[in-house]
Amino acid sequence: MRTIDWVDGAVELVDQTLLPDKCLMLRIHTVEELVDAIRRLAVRGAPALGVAGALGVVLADGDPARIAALRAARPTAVNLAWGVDQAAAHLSEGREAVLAAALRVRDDDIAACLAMGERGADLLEGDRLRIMTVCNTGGLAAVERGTALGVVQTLHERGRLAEVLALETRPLLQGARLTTWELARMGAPHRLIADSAGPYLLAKGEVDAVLIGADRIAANGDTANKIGSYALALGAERAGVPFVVVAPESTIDPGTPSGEHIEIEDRGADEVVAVRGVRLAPEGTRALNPAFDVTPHDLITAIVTDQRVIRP
Ligand SMILES: CSC[C@@H](O)[C@@H](O)C(=O)COP(=O)(O)O
Repeated sequence: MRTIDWVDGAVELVDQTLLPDKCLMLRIHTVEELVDAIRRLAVRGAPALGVAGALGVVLADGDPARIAALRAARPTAVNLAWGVDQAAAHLSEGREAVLAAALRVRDDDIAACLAMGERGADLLEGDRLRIMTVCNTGGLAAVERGTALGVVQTLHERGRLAEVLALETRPLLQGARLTTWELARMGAPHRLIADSAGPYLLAKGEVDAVLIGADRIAANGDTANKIGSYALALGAERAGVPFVVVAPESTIDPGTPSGEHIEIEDRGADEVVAVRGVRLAPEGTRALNPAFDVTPHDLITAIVTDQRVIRP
């Protein structure tokens, strides 16, 4: 199954807001519909956003306002703007050239995730690995296979995976809803943990490596990823556990010198005071909702891309 693709003149994508209860495809014909799908996380995860951005330019029919709106639909994952730019660079050559460029972004993502899976699995030492991860970095965050969860998949295929401890990933529960769904489909052993249990389980020696994805990697290696990543990096450093970022080269942003320059999306109070429409906090409670945090490069053991291993 492909999470996102171009099918019969429209963008088709898995509506991730419905998972794990239903796995339904959305057909998207306009940039406005695509921007809405991106904002409400029907499509999400940096590599998938890159493909969405590229395919969205085909739907934009060269309209600069639509292309700008698409490019800005979410600010933190650089892949969205990168994907838009890859396709938009061919606007002067006509629609077929834009479509061909967008399909290259899709195909390159499929190849990149395979390469990251192999390289990441080669890098890790040990036969029966216990992996901790946050958010969802699987096929749902890309096209076919994922980044950090792509490494997990390769480890599992090689018979080297003991277990995955998946953080639930409040507020939107990408770990609880999506990562568990993907791991179950893979047949990979896993247990779900509350986000706050992560550093404790690292300290107890229950984890051999932490694998995370990335939304933007600054030139100095500082890495923005789902909120909760930084706490795991601190816990991993203290416990002496490798902390590995897995991301395609397109997630590296040479135009951003360091983490403090990365714009962190705040998604508003509603997602924090309620879970899937059920209010938890008293009416009127104010909340902060940073969707990402930044892990400084000195807490990162290695960054595995589709082309190399970087040791920041
Ligand atoms: C391979 S996905 C890498 C990141 O995009 C992922 O870890 C993440 O933080 C996704 O956040 P989301 O808000 O669900 O788009």
